[in-house]
Amino acid sequence: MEILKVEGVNKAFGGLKALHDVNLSVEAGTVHAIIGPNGAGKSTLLNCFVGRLIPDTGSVTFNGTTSLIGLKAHEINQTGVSRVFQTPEIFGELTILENVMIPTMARRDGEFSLQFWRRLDADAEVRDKALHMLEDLGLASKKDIIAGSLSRGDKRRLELAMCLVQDPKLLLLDEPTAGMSRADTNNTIDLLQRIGEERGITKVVIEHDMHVVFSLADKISVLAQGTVIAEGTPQAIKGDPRVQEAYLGGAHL
Ligand SMILES: Nc1ncnc2c1ncn2[C@@H]1O[C@H](COP(=O)(O)OP(=O)(O)OP(=O)(O)O)[C@@H](O)[C@H]1O
Repeated sequence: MEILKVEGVNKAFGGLKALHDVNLSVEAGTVHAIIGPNGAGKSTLLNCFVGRLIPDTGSVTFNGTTSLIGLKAHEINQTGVSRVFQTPEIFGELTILENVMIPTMARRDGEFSLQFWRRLDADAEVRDKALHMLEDLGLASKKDIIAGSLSRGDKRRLELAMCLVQDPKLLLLDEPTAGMSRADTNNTIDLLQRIGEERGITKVVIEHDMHVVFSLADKISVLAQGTVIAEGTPQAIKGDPRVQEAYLGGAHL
């Protein structure tokens, strides 16, 4: 079954066509990677899935019937689509636990409002769920640390916890291992594989690191200059001459 369907999406910034007639079909339960050279339109496309950008034309449909076009970011989130950003979007002044309690409460109550903040600490149900998530991601021992002081790898892990606690059906990951050491990258690959298996979450991953892409992806779509130039299994993509050409005019993947 298709969980995300993108049809005929176009997006221009002034005279620059960032996306040109993009079609994409993401099967439920799979990892679908979107790769392509710098400036290919990957982030623009992801932004069209989460309400940050509205395509000029075309449709983005979630779970068969829900159009994501025109919905606000929090409404898209409520339908079950979560996004982990390239630069972690966390509350740097708050503890790890507080950071995870906020989306936990937002998920339960609809939209998080700061007026609920005062009773957040006393909310045992929210606290327990957030703690459980931190345990699952190996962050429980750091729960009282101020998030702004975490390492880059832990910040990304925290942001992942903040997404997962909302029980998404579709998780969008924008370069989940950018700036990580090889060891942290491999830990993240393991973690994402485990999450996929245990929770059955479909994932769309934008990634430059081909080790990550080929470790995780079931299917790959290659964007170049705003157009999908190739699509298929990692094996098929690896040997596709159009893809080799798009990357630095013929470098080998
Ligand atoms: N808000 C914007 N205003 C104007 N141009 C933009 C805007 N956002 C993106 N672009 C342009 O659209 C094109 C696609 O950019 P996008 O960030 O989607 O590429 P990308 O594939 O994600 O690149 P990278 O791998 O470097 O992150 C680029 O030429 C970029 O300069």
